Amino acid sequence: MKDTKVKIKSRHFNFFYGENQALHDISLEIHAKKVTAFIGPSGCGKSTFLRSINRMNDVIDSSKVNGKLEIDGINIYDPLMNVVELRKRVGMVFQKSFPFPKSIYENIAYGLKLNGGVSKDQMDHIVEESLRKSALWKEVKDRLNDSALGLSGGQQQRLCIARAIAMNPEVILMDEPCSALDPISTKKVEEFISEFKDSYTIVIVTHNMQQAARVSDYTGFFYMGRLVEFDTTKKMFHDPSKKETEDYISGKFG
Ligand SMILES: Nc1ncnc2c1ncn2[C@@H]1O[C@H](COP(=O)(O)OP(=O)(O)OP(=O)(O)O)[C@@H](O)[C@H]1O
Repeated sequence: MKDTKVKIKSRHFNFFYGENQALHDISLEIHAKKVTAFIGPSGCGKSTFLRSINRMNDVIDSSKVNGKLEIDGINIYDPLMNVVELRKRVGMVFQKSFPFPKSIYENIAYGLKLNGGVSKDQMDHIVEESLRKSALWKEVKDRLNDSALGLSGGQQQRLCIARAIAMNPEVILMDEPCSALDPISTKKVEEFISEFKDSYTIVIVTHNMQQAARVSDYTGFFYMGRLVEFDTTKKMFHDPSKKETEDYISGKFG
């Protein structure tokens, strides 16, 4: 697994909310078309790091970064970086799904329409493909014009996955995507990850150790704003190098 291409690379990356430094000196490499999980106790900076990858934290006025965060060798914090383009390449699925108060179809077509240049036939095709990939097609194919808000929580989350993949992203960031879901909906999201991991670079934050072990190829353990250990998931769960990792994975704290 060591030979795969590096998609995302951070070097001495620091992140501040005002005076509060949430990330300290994060250096890691995320492999292309692999699944990387971030684990660690609450408040240790996992989501902050995840949101840094598509500059979602930019909206927070007092936030500040230094160090490097590169995608395909380009520093995404370069002042010349086009953040709108970046977010097309790096999609995101949140803990709580927020469909737009529009139809199921429109939820997926919305971003594509903003981009322009997509015919109705192409749009129909992309909507169907995205819903098939997120395993929602069979459930909604006869009611694409109904409001997305009428879907169950699990269906809404899969709709948000479909919305993200419709933009054909290279990277998908998932911030605790299953924490509000029942076991069956969780399984469907995990199946999406397993089935399509060859198509995307997926980075997932999860509090669920079993989930990290099941779905990811690599795992990073964060603690108090620092990356304690990063390795293959196999190594992290069976033979971690650091005592803190072992203690956390075995449930001794957190
Ligand atoms: N918008 C914000 N403004 C100020 N501080 C924030 C903000 N978001 C997070 N923080 C702080 O940054 C630190 C890291 O938070 P972060 O949400 O990244 O941790 P986390 O590991 O993802 O936690 P959890 O597992 O509970 O989601 C915490 O001290 C948190 O209070």
